[in-house]
Amino acid sequence: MVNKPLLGCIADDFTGGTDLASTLVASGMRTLQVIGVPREPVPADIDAIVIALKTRTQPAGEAVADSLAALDWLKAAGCRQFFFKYCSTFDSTPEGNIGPVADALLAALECRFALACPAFPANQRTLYQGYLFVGELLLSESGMRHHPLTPMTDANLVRVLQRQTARSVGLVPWHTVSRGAPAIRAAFDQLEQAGHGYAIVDALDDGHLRAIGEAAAGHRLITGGSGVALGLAENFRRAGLLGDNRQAGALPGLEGPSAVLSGSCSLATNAQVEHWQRHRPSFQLDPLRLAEGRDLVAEALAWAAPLVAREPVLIYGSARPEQVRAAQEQLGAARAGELVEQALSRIAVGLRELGVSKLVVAGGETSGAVVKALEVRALRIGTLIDPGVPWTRTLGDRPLLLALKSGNFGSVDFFEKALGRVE
Ligand SMILES: Nc1ncnc2c1ncn2[C@@H]1O[C@H](COP(=O)(O)OP(=O)(O)O)[C@@H](O)[C@H]1O
Ligand SMILES: O=C(O)[C@@H](O)C(=O)COP(=O)(O)O
Repeated sequence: MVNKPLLGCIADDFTGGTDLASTLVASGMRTLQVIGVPREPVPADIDAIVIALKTRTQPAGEAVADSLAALDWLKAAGCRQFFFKYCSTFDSTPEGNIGPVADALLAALECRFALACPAFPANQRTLYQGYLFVGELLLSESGMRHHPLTPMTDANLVRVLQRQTARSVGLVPWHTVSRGAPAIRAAFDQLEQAGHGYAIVDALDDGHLRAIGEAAAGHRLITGGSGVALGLAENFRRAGLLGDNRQAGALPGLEGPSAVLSGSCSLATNAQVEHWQRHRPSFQLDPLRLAEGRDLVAEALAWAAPLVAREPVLIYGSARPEQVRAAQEQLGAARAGELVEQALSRIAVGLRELGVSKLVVAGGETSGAVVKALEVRALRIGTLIDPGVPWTRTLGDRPLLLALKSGNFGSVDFFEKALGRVE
């Protein structure tokens, strides 16, 4: 086996990183997730590296610069293929950042074409005729239309991506995808020859995603959700580059109390918060009160201190769309979001001082902020709690078990289920 990693991945947020890493682990690739471009040497004998960035909602120029720095590192590490991971709900604004980052990666790799497929059927994201569905709803009719930072109001991804790039965007529709890898490969070639820079690719089930992955074996850059990574390990195996070393994914446990921090305002997370509140203690952070200068961080920690030794606690900013709107009207979306992220980050640090060693964090931006505040540099990936969300264990001193949950993922009892697996 080679010592250089085969696949180099750049994730635009941290929950997205663990989602992708868990897919690669399950398909037999030894995968390390690092937070930002690594500053120290990474362990040898890694098949895939996921560099998790926080570029989804940065200004586009900064997102491009950070992604190119990650690409440079991955190229220098010897990776053969590169993966730009974005959200299965294509979270972005009209300015980006999916288009600008993908454009920059293509240019840096001297390529003219990449596929774009966020489908994740296990989490009910499917693509049909270029339209993204969340369950039975179009993306634009799903809870994503109310996202605090990246509201998605158009389900046609050819249109959405076209607004973000000067390269032309084509479509590989379902009837081609269902004919398997050779037909998909031929469609990619035709689109590239016709001058298209991207192909949105339909996918309704994991079989489609595996076929798309197989068709992309020769692509230098793949862009998409974690679903389209399902078939990539098999390409490396076919080429004799990867063994069949399926990882158990079991992580050594940790003693100590646990807690949940939630900054996601998605439908799924709001339901999980309500479920928790039926039987367990919780503390709410209101961005309007944070903006008035009230020290809710100290209040939350003072509230949690006597409790955590006995039972897990939830501290949350999560709110319904009307409350989020009220806060955003007064503070602006970015400031409201930042206030909650900063408060939850400081609370995470405070909880660790209280001995908490197991943390569930809900929300991609929120996870990014928390993981940065905890100065986590790398994560080992463990077993799945629900599709797209594994337990992870931080590397380095003072290890923590972290479950970074995408806002939209997980069953209604996710928080209890996650903690039940490590207690
Ligand atoms: N009550 C609130 N009002 C306004 N914004 C909020 C509130 N609670 C949380 N937020 C912000 O909403 C954003 C949610 O994004 P994120 O953490 O990525 O969740 P998701 O995974 O659901 O996208 C964060 O920036 C968070 O700080
Ligand atoms: O692809 C996905 O849906 C997730 O992996 C993801 O990117 C999560 O983002 P958030 O919803 O912001 O947590």
